[in-house]
Amino acid sequence: MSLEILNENRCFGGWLKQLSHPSEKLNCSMRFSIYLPPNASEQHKVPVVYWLSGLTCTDENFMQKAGAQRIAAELGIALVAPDTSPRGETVPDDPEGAYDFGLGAGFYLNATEAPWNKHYLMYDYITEELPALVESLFPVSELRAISGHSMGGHGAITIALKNPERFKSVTAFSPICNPMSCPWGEKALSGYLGEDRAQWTDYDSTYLLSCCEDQIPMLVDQGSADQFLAEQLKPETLLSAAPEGYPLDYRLQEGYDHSYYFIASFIEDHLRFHSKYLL
Ligand SMILES: N[C@@H](CCC(=O)N[C@@H](CSC=O)C(=O)NCC(=O)O)C(=O)O
Repeated sequence: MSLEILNENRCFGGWLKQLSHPSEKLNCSMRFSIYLPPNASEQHKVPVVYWLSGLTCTDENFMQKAGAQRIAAELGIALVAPDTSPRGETVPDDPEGAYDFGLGAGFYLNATEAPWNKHYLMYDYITEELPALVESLFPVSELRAISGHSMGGHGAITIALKNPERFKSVTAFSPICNPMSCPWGEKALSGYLGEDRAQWTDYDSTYLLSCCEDQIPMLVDQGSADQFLAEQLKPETLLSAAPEGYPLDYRLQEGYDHSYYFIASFIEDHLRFHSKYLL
């Protein structure tokens, strides 16, 4: 296992690169994609938005479907998209091969239950190992923001709320807001963390927001025609948990569904939102 550049493409004057690297935290080889805007150089390190994708995704979905590079190039912001779980022959998967647990469904937490706890430490990977690697390899500064979709929206909000010193702002599309009380979340949290629900609160955006001490600027977009809205996403729980005066801008977007067409429609707003706190 060694660091390898898998792909490099010129894009809006900057560069889109896909890399694989050995991950100490995850105990396997991992891939991530990075977009570097045209103004990134050793003399000018640029701020960065980390993007966390949803169930079934890899590092590629966002870079190929969201159409974020043009505005990132204009703003001078790097984009980093990691994979959604550890990968490889030795990494355990859902026993039935379901899409909502195991490979492609790491839920951005640190698993405590065997056999998951050998590889599924995505929280540590996203908060520590990946930023350190990115900042050592590329002209990217320590000014970071975080964003994500669905399972990745859950990841972005929980990580931001727990690490306000590491991330300046957070945005999410269709986040899983209360994983402690929805089918996707209950399956993932019981599988990775065990049946003691007290351990689950550490990865529940609604719970974390209800008792947070710091304020981190937050933008959430949700489509009204999202097929997962009522059963899995439950944005009303997040809204009711927000302390009085919390800087949360929630927008219900009429007629939009759960797809990347929705993300592509509003990603510019999200990057401009982050730019207010990064630039
Ligand atoms: N296969 C499943 C749902 C899979 C799905 O919709 N994945 C979303 C994220 S859902 C929450 O984390 C996604 O982003 N898919 C990749 C894409 O490029 O669209 C089903 O059919 O129900």
